[in-house]
Amino acid sequence: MNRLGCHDQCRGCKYRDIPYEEGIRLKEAWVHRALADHREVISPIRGVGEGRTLGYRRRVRLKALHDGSRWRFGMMRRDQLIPLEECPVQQDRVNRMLRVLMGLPKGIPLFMVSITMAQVALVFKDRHLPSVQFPLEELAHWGCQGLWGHTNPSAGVRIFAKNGWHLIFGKPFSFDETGTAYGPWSFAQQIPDLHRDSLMKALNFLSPSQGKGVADLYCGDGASLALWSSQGASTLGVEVSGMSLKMGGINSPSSSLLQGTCAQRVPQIADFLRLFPVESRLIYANPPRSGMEAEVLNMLGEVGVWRMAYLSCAASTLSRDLAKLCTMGYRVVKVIPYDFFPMTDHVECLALVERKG
Ligand SMILES: C[S@@+](CC[C@H](N)C(=O)[O-])C[C@H]1O[C@@H](n2cnc3c(N)ncnc32)[C@H](O)[C@@H]1O
Repeated sequence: MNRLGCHDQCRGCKYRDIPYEEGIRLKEAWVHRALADHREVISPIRGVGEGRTLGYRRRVRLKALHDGSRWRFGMMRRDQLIPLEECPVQQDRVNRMLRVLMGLPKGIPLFMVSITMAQVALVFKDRHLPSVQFPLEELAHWGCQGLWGHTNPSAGVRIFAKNGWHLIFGKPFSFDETGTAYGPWSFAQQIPDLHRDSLMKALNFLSPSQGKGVADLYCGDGASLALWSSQGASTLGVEVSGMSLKMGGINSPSSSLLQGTCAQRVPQIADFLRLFPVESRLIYANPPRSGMEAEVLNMLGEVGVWRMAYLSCAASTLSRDLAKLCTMGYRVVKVIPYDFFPMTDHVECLALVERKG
């Protein structure tokens, strides 16, 4: 155990042993290296301050292994499970729920535990749910509002399959502090006020309103879609996960929603954008670490949009995508880095991009 009480072998928080501000300087230096071509428009990183670096993780996906006497939950490192049921970076109620689940019976095909705020999913590498007594009261006591069993015989790198969701107890979805509906599969940023700040920066830049069209790519549960729609803009959300899109329908009922990868949906995205004059075409994109798909970038070059807000979780793929956009008639107005994962070496960046001339 180290000074924070975390597992010595855990490498999740690379900057846990240095002062917060030093970690921030390292992150800034990385962003300046990765986005060297845009150095002059990079803002100072927006962080949380020294006092809020613990207890912030409200969404975890942890591997499950039985050690002979109880279940353990954590991350794999060189075939060894690093247990994280007491991780000080995770919210207390997340850790309390994990400790309750450690008492599940041995011998069940439990593969993974996913906790997203008040929604919990147990992933079983099997076709059927095991017939066991689940600790419903204890979980509810620590804030669980919905417990799911997800049966996925091929669970591996992909944790969730399309089918095999069984609600064991409680509500099928919950609402976060902003009133956004979410389920146990949902992507959710860990620090809501910083995420909100990034959305407001995107809102001010895009300035969506009636008569304008916003295509929200990789839209997840549609929290950002709801924001653009609330300004009167026409909105299209594109997302590969059908479960997330169900939430999108609740969170932003007036939006058009398309399931599939953004690359597969390029023709429909282009058709949507062409409904509006160029100066009313807007994009919000928040892709996974792999960045935006080449087909999507090519389409943005061909069709032409007025402004784009791109929230990225990987500065290296953001750099690649911005380089391509800059050869297609766009310029980068600003890059705002965000410390969405304090003490880790992760840093997210919001890039604000507009059409040249
Ligand atoms: C970083 S998350 C952002 C989600 C959402 N913007 C939010 O803030 O909650 C990326 C999302 O992209 C989805 N996704 C991954 N690959 C995709 C693809 N090729 N096309 C469309 N969506 C994809 C994931 O399911 C996930 O919901």
